[in-house]
Amino acid sequence: MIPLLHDFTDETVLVVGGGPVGARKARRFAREAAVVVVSPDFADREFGEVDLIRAAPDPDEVDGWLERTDPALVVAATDDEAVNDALEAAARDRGILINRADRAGERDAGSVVVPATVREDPVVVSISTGGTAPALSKYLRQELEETLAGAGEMAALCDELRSALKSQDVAPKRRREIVTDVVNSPDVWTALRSGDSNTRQVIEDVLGDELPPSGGERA
Ligand SMILES: C[C@@]1(CC(=O)O)C2=NC(=C\c3[nH]c(c(CCC(=O)O)c3CC(=O)O)Cc3[nH]c(c(CC(=O)O)c3CCC(=O)O)/C=C3\N/C(=C\2)[C@@H](CCC(=O)O)[C@]3(C)CC(=O)O)/[C@H]1CCC(=O)O
Ligand SMILES: NC(=O)c1ccc[n+]([C@@H]2O[C@H](COP(=O)([O-])OP(=O)(O)OC[C@H]3O[C@@H](n4cnc5c(N)ncnc54)[C@H](O)[C@@H]3O)[C@@H](O)[C@H]2O)c1
Repeated sequence: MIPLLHDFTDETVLVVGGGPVGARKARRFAREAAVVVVSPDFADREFGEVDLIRAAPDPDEVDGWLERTDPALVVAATDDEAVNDALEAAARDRGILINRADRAGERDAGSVVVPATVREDPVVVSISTGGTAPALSKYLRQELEETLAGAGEMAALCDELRSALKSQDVAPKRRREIVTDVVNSPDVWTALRSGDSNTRQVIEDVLGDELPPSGGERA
């Protein structure tokens, strides 16, 4: 399986099943999508800003929910295998992505896995164990949270630096060298992680007199 990124902005995600797993998936997608959770009961968990709908569709009723909510992704998170089977079949027929929380291993096209995710916006890292050990995915996610500290600020810094270098017509090869040096600089990481650094100041500290005067061309 190969990870891809999907933008759920302005999309709906339908989560069926309101247990702890449904709650976790709802929270995850609510950061970006409009989430509808359908379940006869809801666990005492945080679901995020979502629509909770009390209903327990039978297998022959699930297609109607897909038709009404028109989701980009369906999460089958009930403890009823027949309902999860029916959700998968209906999603496949409609060409909608399906995530089955009760299955690991090989998948048909359109059946997707939700990986553990570390966010340092705009940086995102996903972890999967091929379904063999979700608890390990969670453990590694927690470990990586520390490693990635400051990565979001580093991305913002590189973005600003690239724009500055481009606007001053620094040659592409030299731009690449400078940005690579910055990303590899322990001093820059330390400055970003200390939290009290100002991006402009970091760029100046790192580049010293490297940045050419405005409009200057460098080889
Ligand atoms: C990463 C994470 C993302 C998320 O869900 O948000 C996620 N599971 C998480 C936690 C977790 N899941 C389970 C435990 C108990 C300990 C254990 O069994 O290990 C814990 C730990 C806990 O709860 O503490 C049990 C479990 N999970 C699946 C089954 C079904 C099966 O195996 O058949 C069963 C057995 C149920 C049973 O026994 O009845 C299936 C899937 N779980 C996946 C993802 C996909 C594969 C990811 C991968 O490749 O690693 C996959 C295939 C489908 C999917 O859900 O997309 C999230 C961590 C979030 C975080 O970062 O905190
Ligand atoms: N992917 C994962 O990370 C993971 C982790 C643990 C368990 N699981 C699997 O996911 C399933 C859900 O886990 P859980 O701990 O939240 O289970 P749970 O039993 O606590 O919750 C299941 C929810 O589904 C609801 N439900 C039952 N029938 C329904 C229907 N017809 N329509 C809508 N909702 C219905 C129940 O009322 C309940 O709220 C489990 O059966 C297990 O197989 C997956």
